[in-house]
Amino acid sequence: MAINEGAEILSEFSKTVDTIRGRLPAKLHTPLIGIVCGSGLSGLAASIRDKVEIPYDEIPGFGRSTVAGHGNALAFGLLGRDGIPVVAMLGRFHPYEGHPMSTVVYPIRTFALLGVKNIIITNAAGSLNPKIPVGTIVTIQDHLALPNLTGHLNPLLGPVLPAPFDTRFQPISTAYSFSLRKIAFRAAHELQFPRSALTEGIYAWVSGPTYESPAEGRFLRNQGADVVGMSTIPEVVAAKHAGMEVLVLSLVTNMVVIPDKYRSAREEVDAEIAGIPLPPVIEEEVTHSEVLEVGLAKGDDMRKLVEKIIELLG
Ligand SMILES: O=P(O)(O)O[C@@H]1C[C@H](O)[C@@H](CO)O1
Ligand SMILES: Nc1nc2[nH]cnc2c(=O)[nH]1
Repeated sequence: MAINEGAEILSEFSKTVDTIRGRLPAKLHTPLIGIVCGSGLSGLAASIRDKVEIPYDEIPGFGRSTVAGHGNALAFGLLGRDGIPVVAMLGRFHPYEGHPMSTVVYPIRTFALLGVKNIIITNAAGSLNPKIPVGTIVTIQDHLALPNLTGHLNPLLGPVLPAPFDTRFQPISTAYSFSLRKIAFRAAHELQFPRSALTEGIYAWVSGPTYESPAEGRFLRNQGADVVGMSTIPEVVAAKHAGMEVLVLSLVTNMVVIPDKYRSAREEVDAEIAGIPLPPVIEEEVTHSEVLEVGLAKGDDMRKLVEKIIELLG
């Protein structure tokens, strides 16, 4: 590895930043807040004023999202009463699409170099916790990232990046900003959301694109996770590494099936032979369309919450 590889990577980012700023009026050059829209949640950018959208394929270094419910542009503009400059990713890149980790986190590092100080990352997630039903928004307080721990998908693998990025050995014990999490609950209170609409929990990151088997769902629940998803954590790690304050909001779109016990083929055949009637068995399968439907139905609550948080931050 060349000794100056990190510096070379940084010079690629300056082309990205120059291209972006070349497309924006001066008042939008330095967004203070970044937003990442999860599956079905690109409506979060609906109230951005004086909006300028830049397609990803016109930004050097950016990939292209291939997932339904994800847009392919950055939206710059002003949000809230005070007109705070913001930038939103209308869609994200997931490792399961085949993007290298450097591409997955490229927009987050670009946000940092543009001046973003606070980032609000959203996603659609499955619930592992029977007390957290579909439609709940979860403020993430911590994570369980199996792909990071096993070393295959940690976004910080590779050359050390020069300032403003942090050291190689990045602590993430404080990655989920306590003050931003408090602001989220204050915002929900001001919006008069019912108490159950926003809760806190732990996000388990898996690579996907398969949804969890029942045993995997139970495994993650037994390890203390409340929701599970296929994104976000690389962005959190890269954002913390770039010095940003991070808030993650997960919208629960489905319950991950955690039946009490497996349906037994042997018991069923024994019962059939003995002529014993059996109760009907409901086997559930999650689909991405269901995930997007809930995003559509509850996306407005998420939008109101994000806007109120930004207003309180300003
Ligand atoms: O980008 P997010 O995490 O919101 O999308 C979730 C996880 C998968 O990409 C997809 C599965 O339905 O939705
Ligand atoms: N891994 C995973 N990601 C999701 N995103 C939305 N729902 C789910 C789910 O059930 N599992």
